[in-house]
Amino acid sequence: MIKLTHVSKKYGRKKILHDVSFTVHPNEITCLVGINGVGKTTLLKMISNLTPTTSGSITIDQEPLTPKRYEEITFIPDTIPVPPSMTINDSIHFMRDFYSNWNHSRANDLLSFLKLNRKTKIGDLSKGNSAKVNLLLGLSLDVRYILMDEPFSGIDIFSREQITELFSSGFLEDRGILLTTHEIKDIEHLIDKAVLLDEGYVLKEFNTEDMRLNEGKSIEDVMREVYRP
Ligand SMILES: Nc1ncnc2c1ncn2[C@@H]1O[C@H](COP(=O)(O)OP(=O)(O)OP(=O)(O)O)[C@@H](O)[C@H]1O
Repeated sequence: MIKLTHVSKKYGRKKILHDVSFTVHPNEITCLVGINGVGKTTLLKMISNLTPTTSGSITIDQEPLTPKRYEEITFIPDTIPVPPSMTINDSIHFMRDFYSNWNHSRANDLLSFLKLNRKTKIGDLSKGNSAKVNLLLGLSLDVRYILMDEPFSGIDIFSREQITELFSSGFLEDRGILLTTHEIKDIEHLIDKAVLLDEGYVLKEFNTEDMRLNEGKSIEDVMREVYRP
């Protein structure tokens, strides 16, 4: 389990996150919800050690996040971190050479599942296919936790459907997923836990199934209640 306890973040003098606490469990999909600029990406970056925490603690299985333990987490950003001149095949081989926890057979399975052509140059990919390659590269690492920043951002309905299918496939099995999305409707049925943020604070954290069963509310229903004045 990844646990954030009283985490705060400042950029310079500007305080972005205040006293944020929540947990991310293995075998669950946790979704960070909030309007633009609320600090969702910053939270993912802090968990992946891409930006320092100002105060508070982040632990994995009750232990501090040391460089060794960071190998259990991967961060999939909302843009593809591969040079445009590379082909998909080049990027796969680059990752294979660079990461000892690269799972090459999973990468090949994902390539087929996502119907990608390994000869396509990264620079020639559509936005939807670019998002799929990004997911392929992240999901082919044998890590326990995967952080995804806006995996559905700006992509067409067919790519969204394919990525949604990926979420309910075996490729995510046994992993803990923390993602941010503005497209809640597409994956509402797959989300186990929602964490609602506003102005740098956690407004509400809830198990989506309990919410449906006990109060008959979807994530969107709760969002309307919480965010509407
Ligand atoms: N490196 C940085 N230096 C200074 N301010 C930053 C930096 N990165 C982000 N910010 C600011 O921190 C705030 C939170 O940004 P962040 O990208 O985490 O929000 P977000 O919730 O992910 O937004 P979006 O939904 O648009 O992706 C914003 O006001 C942003 O301008």
